[in-house]
Amino acid sequence: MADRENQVPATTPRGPNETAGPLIQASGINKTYNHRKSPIVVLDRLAFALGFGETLGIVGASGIGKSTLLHILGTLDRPDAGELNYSGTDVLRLDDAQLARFRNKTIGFVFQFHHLLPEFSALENTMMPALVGGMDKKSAREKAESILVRVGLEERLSHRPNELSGGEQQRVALARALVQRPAILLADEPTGNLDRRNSDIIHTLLMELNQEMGMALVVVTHNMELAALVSRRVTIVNGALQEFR
Ligand SMILES: Nc1ncnc2c1ncn2[C@@H]1O[C@H](COP(=O)(O)OP(=O)(O)OP(=O)(O)O)[C@@H](O)[C@H]1O
Repeated sequence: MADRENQVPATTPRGPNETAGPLIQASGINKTYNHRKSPIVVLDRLAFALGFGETLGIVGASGIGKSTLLHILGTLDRPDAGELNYSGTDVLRLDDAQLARFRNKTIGFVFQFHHLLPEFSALENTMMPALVGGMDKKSAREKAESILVRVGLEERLSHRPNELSGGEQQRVALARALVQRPAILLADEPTGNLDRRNSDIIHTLLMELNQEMGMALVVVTHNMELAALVSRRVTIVNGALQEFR
C-alpha cells in the first residue's frame, strides 16, 4: 500500500507562472462505486496538492481511477468522503448552483471528444462559457476571437464543428475551455482521438498556453510524449497517489 502520509505534498514554485501556496489541496478523498452490490473502491484516502500554474500528468493502466480523480478535482463528481480546497475555498460545501458558477470561472475542461455544440460556429461555441458567466456579448466575442486566433483558427471562426477537421475541433474545444481564463485546465485524454501531427499541435499549445496564461494543467493521458512535457507525473496505486519521475 502507498505511504498515505507522504502522498504528493504541497509544492513549491517550479516555473515562471507558479506562485507559492497551493491552488488545490485535497485530502482523505474516498470514492467507491457500488456496482450491483459489489463495491469498487477506486480512491482511498487520497491526498493531492497542486500549485498555481503547475503542470501535472496522471498516467497509468486502464481502470486505476484517473478519470474518477479528474472528475472529482473538477467538481463534476463528489467524493464519498474527503476535503477539496481551491485556494482556501472548501468547494464540497458549495451547492450545485454555486458550484456551477465556481466551475465557470475557475476550471476549464477538455475531453477526448470535443463536445462542441453542432449547430453553433467555432466562435459561438467559444463565446458560450463567457456568456453563461455573465459577460456582455461584445466582450465575449472579442475574448473568443482572440483565443481562437491564438490557437491558429482565425480562418475558421464561422465554421460549425462538422466543417472542421478533428484537430481543429479539438483546438476550438481548447479555446472554449480557456476563454474564461480559468486558474486550471483539466484535460482527460485530450489527444486520445487525434493523429500524431494534430496531437503534437495540441501538446505544444497546452504547454505554451500554460506559460502565457499561467493556468495550471492537470492532464490524464496515455500519451508518453505529453506526459514527458509536464513538470510532475503521478499514478494511482491502491486508490492513493504515487509520484514518479
Ligand atoms: N459509474 C461507475 N459505476 C461502477 N464502476 C465504475 C463507474 N465508473 C467507473 N467505474 C470503475 O471504476 C474504475 C476506475 O474508473 P476510471 O474511469 O476512473 O479509470 P481510468 O483509470 O480513467 O481508466 P481508463 O484509462 O480506461 O480511462 C474502473 O474499474 C471502472 O470500471
